[in-house]
Amino acid sequence: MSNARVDRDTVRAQEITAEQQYLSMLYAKLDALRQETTQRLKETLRASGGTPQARTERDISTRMYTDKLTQLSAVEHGMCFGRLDLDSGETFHVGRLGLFDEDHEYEPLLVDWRAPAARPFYLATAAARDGVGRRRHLRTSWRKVLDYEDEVLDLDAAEQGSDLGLAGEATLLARLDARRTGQMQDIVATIQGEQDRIIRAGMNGVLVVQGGPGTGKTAVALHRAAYLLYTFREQLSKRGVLVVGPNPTFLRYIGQVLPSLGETGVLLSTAGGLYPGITATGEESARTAEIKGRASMVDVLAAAVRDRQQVPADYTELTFDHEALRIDRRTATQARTRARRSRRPHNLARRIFRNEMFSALTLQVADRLGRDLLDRRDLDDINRELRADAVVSKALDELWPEITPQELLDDLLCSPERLATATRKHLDDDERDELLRLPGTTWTPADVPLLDELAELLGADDAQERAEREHQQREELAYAQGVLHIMEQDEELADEERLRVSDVLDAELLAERFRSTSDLTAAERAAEDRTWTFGHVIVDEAQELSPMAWRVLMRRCPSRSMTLVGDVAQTGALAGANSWHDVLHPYVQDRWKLVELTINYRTPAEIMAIAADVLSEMDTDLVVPRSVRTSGHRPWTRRLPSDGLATELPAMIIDELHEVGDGRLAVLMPPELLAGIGPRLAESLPDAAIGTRPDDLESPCVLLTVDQAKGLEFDSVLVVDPATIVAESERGLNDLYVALTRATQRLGVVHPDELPAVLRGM
Ligand SMILES: Nc1ncnc2c1ncn2[C@@H]1O[C@H](COP(=O)(O)OP(=O)(O)OP(=O)(O)O)[C@@H](O)[C@H]1O
Repeated sequence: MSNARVDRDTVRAQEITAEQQYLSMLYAKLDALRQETTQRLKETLRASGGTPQARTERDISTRMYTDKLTQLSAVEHGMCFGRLDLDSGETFHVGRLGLFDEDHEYEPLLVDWRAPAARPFYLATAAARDGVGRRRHLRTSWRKVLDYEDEVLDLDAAEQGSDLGLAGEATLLARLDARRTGQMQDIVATIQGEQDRIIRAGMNGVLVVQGGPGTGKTAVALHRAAYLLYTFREQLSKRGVLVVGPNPTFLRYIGQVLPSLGETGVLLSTAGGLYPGITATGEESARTAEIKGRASMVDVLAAAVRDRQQVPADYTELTFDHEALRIDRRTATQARTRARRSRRPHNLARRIFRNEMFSALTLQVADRLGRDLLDRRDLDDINRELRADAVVSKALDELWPEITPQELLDDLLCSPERLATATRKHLDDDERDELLRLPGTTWTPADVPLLDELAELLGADDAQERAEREHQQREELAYAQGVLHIMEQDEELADEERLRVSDVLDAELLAERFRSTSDLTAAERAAEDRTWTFGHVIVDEAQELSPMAWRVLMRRCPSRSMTLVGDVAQTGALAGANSWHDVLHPYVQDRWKLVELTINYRTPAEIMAIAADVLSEMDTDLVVPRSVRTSGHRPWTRRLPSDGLATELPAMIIDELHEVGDGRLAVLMPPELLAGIGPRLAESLPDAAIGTRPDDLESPCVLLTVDQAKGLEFDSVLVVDPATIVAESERGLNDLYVALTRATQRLGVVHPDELPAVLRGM
């Protein structure tokens, strides 16, 4: 061995030892913090009794310490992953949380990756060093330092680097080459410059992140959530952050990323999961979902609501107090016009309709009795009796019923007549037939935006609930005033000169604080409240949402503080987006910002070359993202007759499983084929699962449709029957593009028919 080599090895060993000492010191600090927090939590939980205020304070402390402990456990793995050496001679370590030295004026021992000081770790390049001389990436396993990678940021070093300008290239490539587990991992140690700029972009306004497959859009979206919560915690902890994903399997796939970054207060949901009390697990054809997603459904639903505001053809006669009583068309029409003119939602305007009708019916009864003989009190009595009469009430209910969104939508979709009336101007007969269904059918994800829209159009007559809430608020205010009074008396005795409590806190504010100290987080409260508005909304696979789903999300975010990530070349849903402009113009006109991600971290160059042909076949200006690596595996094709798929695929799958070792394999196929051969395949292969449940992703082999695989990735992918995937939908090429780009290492295509022309290059 040469002397130079020996010297290098010695220096490396010394550096590792020094880093290990530092890391051990940090973990000792972490352990001490954990112990202290556990102790405080125990003390809080042990305390009992006391005033309502003391109890509230205890609840707050319990939550605070519990959150802190969760955060401290989440950072255990990979707590410190980098170091920056500045030109000034200063050195600091970067990690998943901030740690300080209380004994030395709170000197930072570890800088949180989200803090401004950590930014150069992600952004400094040889060309723009920002005072950084060297960046070090630490490779650790649990509490042990295994190795490190140094980048010396001078121009000579830059010339040797790759043309993609990657930071910490060796560490990054090691991460990207690792086997997949069925759960997404955070990327905090290797965030790249173009990603960092998006993660740390300001919070106001709508930011669209367009990027091809594997460019890290999902990763960026989740790290941005963590960054925003860190930077704008005060603002966001009250209203919460919503992250929307395309389906429950995807949510499960990304579910661990935020907790691993120490954030637990984010609501993860599908757009179909945003209506409390509704579980939308029903299935329907892509075309039915497309029709339900059209913007014109707003008018259809408004017409369906108007259809529930009837007047008699001529008159209805009923008996009241042994005499005939008439509800005639003219009176009912007048009452209906007044109610509609109020512009209130149906269930609230109903009260106006009824008031009008009861007044008219009161006069009818009074006329019969002789109106001249009656005074105001008599008329009030008649009005009251009419209101208490079940027959009269029922007759009015038939004209203008109180109705829930669920009842109205079920009635509408199950009745050819109602559907015909509401959709007359908007749908043709075929489209109407697509919507018809049997009563009580399980709700589908595309029904949810319709229910949400109806909830707005119908409103809830919550007068009683509101009165109760106001009563409770008055009590809280009175209590807070009492608290202030007592505190003030104490202060007056203590020190006349001091600033008084009431100078900085008034009773209403104090009452508000008591209210906001319910032991639920904003995310938990938001999940139960349809009308909750979020501080920030992040939408992943945003290209998939229908115009109706966008209305739901925009209602949840009136501030329009949003991050939308997606790829219009991957749109699979028929009601999904072709352009970001079309999606956003109705809400913010041109006031949105587009940023692009251009580097593909997932799909190796060999596979991207195939996918590029598919992309260029689509009518799009989008460019193929550049892969950061090659895998050394050539994608392959194999022809199998249709009737041989069920019998021959198992052997192929077993071979492929052998290749991926402890990694993950996905077999992607058209929905009908999956329904046909999926169960037999799963039965004959103990390692395979049909991806119906979210945790099926963790099995070594999972059988999925392309739609289900959206946003996911696997070490190896077999695409079965690409011709049907292309032919099956107007967006068939997009689906094929998605299918081909799911693999991190290996790709095989199995085709019963001729290969589609776009794949002939394989
Ligand atoms: N800076 C990075 N460091 C390490 N891994 C990264 C980085 N950026 C992205 N990745 C990895 O690349 C893979 C693809 O990322 P991600 O799923 O976020 O891409 P995407 O743009 O959402 O893809 P798609 O559009 O296909 O859903 C993931 O495994 C992710 O962890």
